[in-house]
Amino acid sequence: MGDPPVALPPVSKPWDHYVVAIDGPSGSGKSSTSRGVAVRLGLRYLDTGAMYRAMTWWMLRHDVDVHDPNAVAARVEEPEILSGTDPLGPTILVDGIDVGLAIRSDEVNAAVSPVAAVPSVRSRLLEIQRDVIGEGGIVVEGRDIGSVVAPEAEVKVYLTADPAARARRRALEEGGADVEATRESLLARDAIDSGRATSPLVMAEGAVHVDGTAHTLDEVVGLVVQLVEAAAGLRAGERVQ
Ligand SMILES: Nc1ncnc2c1ncn2[C@@H]1O[C@H](COP(=O)(O)OP(=O)(O)O)[C@@H](O)[C@H]1O
Ligand SMILES: Nc1ccn([C@H]2C[C@H](O)[C@@H](COP(=O)(O)OP(=O)(O)O)O2)c(=O)n1
Repeated sequence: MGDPPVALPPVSKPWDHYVVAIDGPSGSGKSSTSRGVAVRLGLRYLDTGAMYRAMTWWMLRHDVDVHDPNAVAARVEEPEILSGTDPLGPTILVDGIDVGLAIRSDEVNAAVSPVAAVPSVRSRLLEIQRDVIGEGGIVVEGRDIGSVVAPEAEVKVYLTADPAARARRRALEEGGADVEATRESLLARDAIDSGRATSPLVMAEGAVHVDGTAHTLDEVVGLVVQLVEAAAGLRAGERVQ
């Protein structure tokens, strides 16, 4: 008979309450990088793009004219949007319906940027995002995380990749979609996301620009993990126990 098992207290890490903000254009690798970083560091994960997509899905389903900002604004308080933050299985529910797949449709792709440009959509989702972030311990990805949602984030990354690489990766992910059409859809969204008046896509003050074009996903995840460790004052290769 050995000693009875002892419940060890959870090991605390310097980044347990950090916010890691990852912003960048469509298809630059934000979701995959953020999830990888969150898994490696034991953090939660929030995909704010999925929330804008969920809002858009709801508007389309309720026959709201998504190109009329007043029509969108009139219904903005209605959907209940709930994000699950496990990086190994993030979820998104709208009024209790799992819309994880539905929010990736061409219809939502085409409508999400105009919906995301409506100021009251942004303020409603900002409130939910800040609620989820709470005391931190989370990797959050989107377009305005380092600039607006969490300007106090301990680590801010502006992740980019060449449009050609982004289109190729996204088309592959969508099961061999047309690369040129995918590129046009990405660039059209980039133009609206960067040009809107409220919280446009910008590189936040204090952000580190990471260009992932010539790097594997593992390399980009490793780089961001190093930035977090550096923010915690650890030297490369040093480990916390
Ligand atoms: N550094 C990388 N090298 C190769 N493919 C990548 C890299 N980063 C992401 N990808 C792939 O590119 C596609 C788009 O990435 P994703 O994380 O969804 O981007 P975003 O969230 O910025 O739209 C995914 O299929 C992903 O696996
Ligand atoms: N913080 C955010 C996140 C996304 N958005 C908008 C702009 C984007 O075109 C849509 C969809 O974002 P999403 O990150 O899912 O897009 P991609 O996966 O990069 O193609 O939402 C935003 O305005 N602010």
